[in-house]
Amino acid sequence: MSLARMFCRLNGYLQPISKARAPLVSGFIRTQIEVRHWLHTVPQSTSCHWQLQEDSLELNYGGLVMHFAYVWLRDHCHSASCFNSKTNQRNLDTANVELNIRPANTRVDDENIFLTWPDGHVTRYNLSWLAQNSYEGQKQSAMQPHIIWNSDIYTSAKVPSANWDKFMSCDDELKKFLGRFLLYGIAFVEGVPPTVEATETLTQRVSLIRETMYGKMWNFTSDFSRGDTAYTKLALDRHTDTTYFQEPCGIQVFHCLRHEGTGGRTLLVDGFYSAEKVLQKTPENFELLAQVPIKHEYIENVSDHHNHMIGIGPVLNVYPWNNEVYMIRYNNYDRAVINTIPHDIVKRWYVAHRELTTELRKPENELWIKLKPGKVVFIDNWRVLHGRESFTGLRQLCGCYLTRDDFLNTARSLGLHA
Ligand SMILES: C[N+](C)(C)CCCC[C@H](N)C(=O)O
Ligand SMILES: O=C(O)CCC(=O)C(=O)O
Ligand SMILES: [Fe+2]
Repeated sequence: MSLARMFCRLNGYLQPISKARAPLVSGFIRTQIEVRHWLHTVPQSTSCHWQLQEDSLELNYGGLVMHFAYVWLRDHCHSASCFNSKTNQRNLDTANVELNIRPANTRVDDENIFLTWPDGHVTRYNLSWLAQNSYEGQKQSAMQPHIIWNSDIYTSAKVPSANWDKFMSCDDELKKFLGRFLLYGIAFVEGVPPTVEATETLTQRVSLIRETMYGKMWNFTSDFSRGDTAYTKLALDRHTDTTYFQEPCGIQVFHCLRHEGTGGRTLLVDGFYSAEKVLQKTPENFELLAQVPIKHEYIENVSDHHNHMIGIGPVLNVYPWNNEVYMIRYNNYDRAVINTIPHDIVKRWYVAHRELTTELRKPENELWIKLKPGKVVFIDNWRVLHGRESFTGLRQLCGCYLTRDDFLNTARSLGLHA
């Protein structure tokens, strides 16, 4: 069975990438545009043309051709009766909008287009607002600009660490730190007092701690106090954490408070870099990794800890309008039984998984660091995989998970694009 057919059956709306991701504005419309006479132009503006089509307004503004469905335009009216600008919430009841609504009248000035609806209600749309909020504009830009890296790229960028004192007292230092984290998916703070308390204080400047069954702040050694390999001295291959949650934790923080022994270095790999390589080399493998739902599971029965977690989602979570990966869910230890797809697709999925794994394992993609007391690393758990070398001796690692929404909220409140 083809993947396309399978997803048609499983999930009516889901089409294979090759079709779903093809621009909705195809050559067909482009040809139309070429032969069409633009009927209306904005006075004193050469860069704006518009035309009413059957179901949508076509707008050419600053060289970008955009289409806005009339029902969308009515729904996005920001007049005082339709939108509460104090709360930034919609007042309009969308369910009352006639689905085949068309404007009765259209007028433009230098900066706006005005539509009069059949009931006489007038909506004003600022042209740059339309451009900023169009599908065509969204398609061309990244939701989150990233610098994807391998070891050389990251090392040559010489990304500075933040300093504990400044980090705690100065918003500008925090902003720079968050900016680096958004770009690279990892960021460091140095000079942190080597205690759980200081690590907690530090993280609370960035976001809220996401409490899990491991606790709020954790501070662990290789005592197998919990039923997971993390609590041993064994090496751990690259992975993201909490793949067995429906929403894996957004950020992971590590602070090594103590290590008297050998080994134990931390491995970091940019998952987005490897995913991009797969997309470039074998798009059909990227598509499989983005579409096949995979289960991850955590089953623990050690002393008083009884937990059973299940999370389901593809390895690559991708925005369908621009193919941008926003979350990678990769943990071969915690991956559970695959029974969500038929056998022929299973085989193809393993091929795709192998290609991604091969990319992730290339030595040039590995960034190895030794965590030491005072040096805290923040890791984007939706992007950067971590692992560790086996070790000897007493090693104490503290840290926590942070909620992603609140981290992004902090970043936005400081004026960052997040
Ligand atoms: C970080 N901390 C030690 C608390 C938990 C480790 C969880 C490990 C688990 N296999 C996973 O990858 O999610
Ligand atoms: O011990 C380490 O360095 C990391 C272990 C790990 O992967 C984790 O705690 O999530
Ligand atoms: Fe981990």
